[in-house]
Parts: sequence; C-alpha cells; structure tokens
Amino acid sequence: CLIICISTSVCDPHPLCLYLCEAELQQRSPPSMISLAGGAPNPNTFPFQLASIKMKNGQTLTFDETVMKRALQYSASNGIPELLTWMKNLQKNLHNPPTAGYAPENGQMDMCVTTGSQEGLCKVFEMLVNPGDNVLLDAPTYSGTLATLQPLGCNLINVPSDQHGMIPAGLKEVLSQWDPSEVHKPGSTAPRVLYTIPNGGNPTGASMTSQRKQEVYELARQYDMLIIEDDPYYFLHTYKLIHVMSLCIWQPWAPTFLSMDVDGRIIRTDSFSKILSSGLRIGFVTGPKPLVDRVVLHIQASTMHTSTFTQLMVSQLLHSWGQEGFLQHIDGVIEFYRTQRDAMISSADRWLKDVAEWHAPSAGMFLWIKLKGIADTQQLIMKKALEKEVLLVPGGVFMINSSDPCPYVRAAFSLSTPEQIDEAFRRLSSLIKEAL
Ligand SMILES: Cc1ncc(COP(=O)(O)O)c(CNc2cc3ccccc3n(O)c2=O)c1O
Repeated sequence: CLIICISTSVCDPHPLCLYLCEAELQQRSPPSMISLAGGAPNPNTFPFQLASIKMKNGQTLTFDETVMKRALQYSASNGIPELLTWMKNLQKNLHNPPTAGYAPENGQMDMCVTTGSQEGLCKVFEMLVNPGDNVLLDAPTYSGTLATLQPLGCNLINVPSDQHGMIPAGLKEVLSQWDPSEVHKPGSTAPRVLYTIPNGGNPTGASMTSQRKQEVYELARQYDMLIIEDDPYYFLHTYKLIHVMSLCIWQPWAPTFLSMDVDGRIIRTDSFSKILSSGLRIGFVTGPKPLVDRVVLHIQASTMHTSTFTQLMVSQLLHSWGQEGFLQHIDGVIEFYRTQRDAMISSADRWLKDVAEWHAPSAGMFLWIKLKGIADTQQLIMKKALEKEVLLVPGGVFMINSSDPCPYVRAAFSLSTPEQIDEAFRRLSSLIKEAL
C-alpha cells in the first residue's frame, strides 16, 4: 500500500493516507486479495440491511445487502468512481474545457466530490491562501466565503461590480498597482487568487456577460492569477435546453470560465444543492489535476470523504436519468424559480417602487434591494422587520467589512409562495415608510 500511495496519489505515506489508500486499493483489487491492512469496521456489524428510495417519477432507488454494505463503508477521498466518471462526462459535455485533453502534469481537468461546494471552497482557500495574501473578490459576496477567508488572515480586496457582475475595468484598475512582469518575484504582494460567483450571484443575483468573463480571464493570464469560479446557481439560469440530434446540449447564456480555461487557472466549484438536494451535501471541485490532488489531501485530513451512502444514492439516480434526464429535471427546476422570481419582481413593483430599487436577476434565487433614504439596513431588518414578522438579510453581512453601513437587503424567492412574498413586501413597504 505504501508503494501504491506514492504512485497513485500525491499523499506522503501518512498513516491516515495509508489507511485511505487501502480503501481505494481494496476497491480496485481482485477478490483474491486478502487485506489485513485497513482498520475499516466490518459492515456485517452494521444494523442497516436494505434501503429503497421512492422517486417522484415513480422510479425506486434500491440498495440491496451488497450495495448497502458498500454504502455504509469508508470510500475514496476524491469520491466514488462511478459518480466522478458521470460528473466528468457532464463537465466535458457542458463546458468542453480545453484542459480535458491535457496531460496530468500539464493541468489536465480533474474533479473530486466534496461535502457541498462549501467544503470545496473551504479546502481550495486553505490550499491557496496564506496569511497576508491579497485575495480579490467582488463584494457584496456570499457570506459563507467571507466566513472561510477571514480566519485565514488574508487581505480581501474588493473589485468593483454591478448587475452584470465583476467590472473588468475595475479589476484592471485594482491590478495596476502591481507590475505584471514582477508578479513572480520573491516577496511580490500581487494577488494570486480571484474569487467570483459568475451566475445568479449571492446576494446580488448578478450574472457575468461572456465579454466580461473573457476580459477577466485575460487579466488573470496577464497577472498569473487563479480564478475560483463558484457557480452553485449555474443550473438556475434562464438557459434554454436544446435537443440536438437527441444529444442534449445547453446553449449557455454565457460560457463558463472553465470553458475558456486554456491555462489550467480555473478552479470551479459546483453544487447539487439547488437542483437535487441541499441536505445530501454533494458538491464538486473541478480544476487542474495537481491542484485537485491537493484538495483531496485536505479532505483526507479532515472529513476523509463525502458520505458514501449519499454518493451512491445520487450516482444511482444520475445513471438512471442519463445526462438528458438530468437536464430535463433541471428544466423543471428553472421553470419553478423563474415563476418565483417573476412573482417577487411583480410584488416589488407593487409595494416597493417608491421606496427601493433593484435589478431583476436572470439566475439564482435572490433579489438585492437598495432601500432609498436608509443608510444602513441592519437595525431596520434585525429589529423592526422582525416586529412586523418579515425576515430578510441585511446587506452588511455580504460586505468585506460587515460593520460598514449598507443600504441593501437580500430577499430570497426560493421558499415562500408568491402570496407570502407579496404580503412580506407589503410589510416591508410599510416599515420603510415608518422608518422614513
Ligand atoms: C455562492 C454560494 N457558494 C456556495 C454555497 C454553498 O452551497 P453548498 O453547495 O450547499 O455547500 C452557497 C450557498 N448559499 C447559502 C446556503 C445557505 C444554507 C443554509 C441557510 C442559508 C443559506 N444561505 O442563505 C445561502 O446563501 C452559495 O450561495
């Protein structure tokens, strides 16, 4: 196993790695292999025997005794092979990444399963960011990312953005304080990492245009930066599903950074939370193999791997659906959120147009609302709104400095009914008017 560890993964023969490599080795060994190596528990002692999960389309996913024993056992840190293979084929079909054809040592596209994309983000930032590093991102941004980055002691630099996402001219201005020809000099403080949410941004709902992505990617090339493409709302875009010769392809509203990555400088996090289940905690990191290998090392040293049970459950579903079935499911999800978004926009027009302003999102599940005449929404939302029994998120939590005054609030249109949204905005309207 020691030899196997060195040859098949980048981990040094750390005892834990030996242990987990053994699990991978066991999975690939012939039945004649007798292992006395791994300290894995004997699944015959587990109390669970069978499982069957009824799907809304009438299908049933079943775990017989053999599958159940595997589902309840440790598995490979990068993910179970059948789920990884299915996802790699989907990534290639959706994004056609240039790196898919590269040699491993030249940054070949690779993937690993993570426990939600939140874990992927956490492991990627742990891998890349050192105390004092300059990290670029377009604020307001996902509070979970801020919560991951701030303890790393890095310096978060805001890149200007608007309803179409990060503004390339703003990025160029921020980068102009460094000389691109000196970014590799020892001691250079030039940023190495740029983080953005390109579709249905949280909290702004902003989606980057193709033009902007191209320009941002070129600037990342010029300054040799990695781009963390955090894209959990990618599938919640107003994409049109196009059936071409029974091959299901997506006509993306704008190509992803992964689809333009000729250098192997994109690390992409995907999530099944908004399309299959948020509680199953299934996400993916896609990126150049040398970097994905190291993310897997961080997983080995923390959670070891994402639940084998949930991976097998999702893998069975995806294999029964195929890519076309998966994309057809997503069509239904898009339809739901489009209806929800339209309901929120019409209620905002009805109740808020004199006291607030906003941009209708083309993806995601959030409306970013600027309240007129109110410098900071924190008190209004955390006290007055609660008294009126309407819950929103004050914009400050999405800013790099949460104590800075922020006139925005985030409203999610994912859970409440159109009727509840309308009543909530009626209450919000009255409390804004009282506050003014
Ligand atoms: C841009 C961006 N990147 C990554 C993630 C993490 O998603 P994962 O794949 O499920 O791990 C997210 C999830 N965002 C949220 C999650 C959440 C969970 C409980 C309660 C509230 C929550 N609110 O408000 C959120 O915005 C996200 O928006």
